[in-house]
Amino acid sequence: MNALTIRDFSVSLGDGPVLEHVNLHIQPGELVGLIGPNGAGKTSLMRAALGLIPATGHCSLAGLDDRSRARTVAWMPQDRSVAWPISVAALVMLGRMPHRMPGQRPSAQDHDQVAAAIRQVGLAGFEQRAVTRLSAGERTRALIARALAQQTPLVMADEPIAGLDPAHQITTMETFSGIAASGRSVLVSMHDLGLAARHCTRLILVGEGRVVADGTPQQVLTADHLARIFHIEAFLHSTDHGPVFQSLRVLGP
Ligand SMILES: Nc1ncnc2c1ncn2[C@@H]1O[C@H](COP(=O)(O)OP(=O)(O)OP(=O)(O)O)[C@@H](O)[C@H]1O
Repeated sequence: MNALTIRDFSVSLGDGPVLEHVNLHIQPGELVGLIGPNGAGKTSLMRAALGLIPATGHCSLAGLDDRSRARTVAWMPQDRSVAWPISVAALVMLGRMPHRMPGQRPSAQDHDQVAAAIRQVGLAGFEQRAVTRLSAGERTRALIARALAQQTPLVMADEPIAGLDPAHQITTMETFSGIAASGRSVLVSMHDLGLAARHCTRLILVGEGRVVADGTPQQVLTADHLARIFHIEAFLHSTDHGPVFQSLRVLGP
């Protein structure tokens, strides 16, 4: 069974359509990168799939009640703001809520999952620090930990590595690879096409109001797509260290 199935899905915001007739399938074990220029509709597609904004067409998450959906998909939004000065541990524990009955106290397993998620994002020692007193990158990692602690079959993350330092960008992508290797699935939007090419099993390119390409990084990051959709010329080469990608220049009109 697919982790996510979207068929003939269209999203409109404001005056007109953002994306039309999107078909998208994510299978267990896949780490899928959602790429496209600013404003292409990556966030809108994920938010619509989660039922946070309206859409027409079919999405496999649509029929789920709130609790079932929270046990099926963990969502890390692009907006990193946290309104209250709750501790890192309390924030990450929110990811365990779908696994408890209302009013039930966290179990030893919940505490173990929270501690493991905090370790995984490199925030051990920060457990009691208020989230509002973290750096932006640390807060991002705390929010990634909340999604990890949710232990769902599907993780959807909107630009999770934006603002992270190089080491944490790599370890975050490796964490997502590990989730996929364990038979779960990850859909992650990102602008770093080099890390997308290195870590994602599949890329989905959105632009021109639709899905332009869906396939391996080599199939999607073609010179034609890079020129037509991103307006760049870039270098993509297979090496002993995996694919290496570098944007070279902006192409004129
Ligand atoms: N609330 C809104 N009302 C009207 N239009 C919106 C709204 N939110 C986003 N849009 C528009 O929808 C389009 C898609 O936006 P979206 O945020 O999905 O793009 P994105 O691919 O995630 O971009 P980015 O890479 O900049 O995060 C853009 O043209 C944007 O201006």
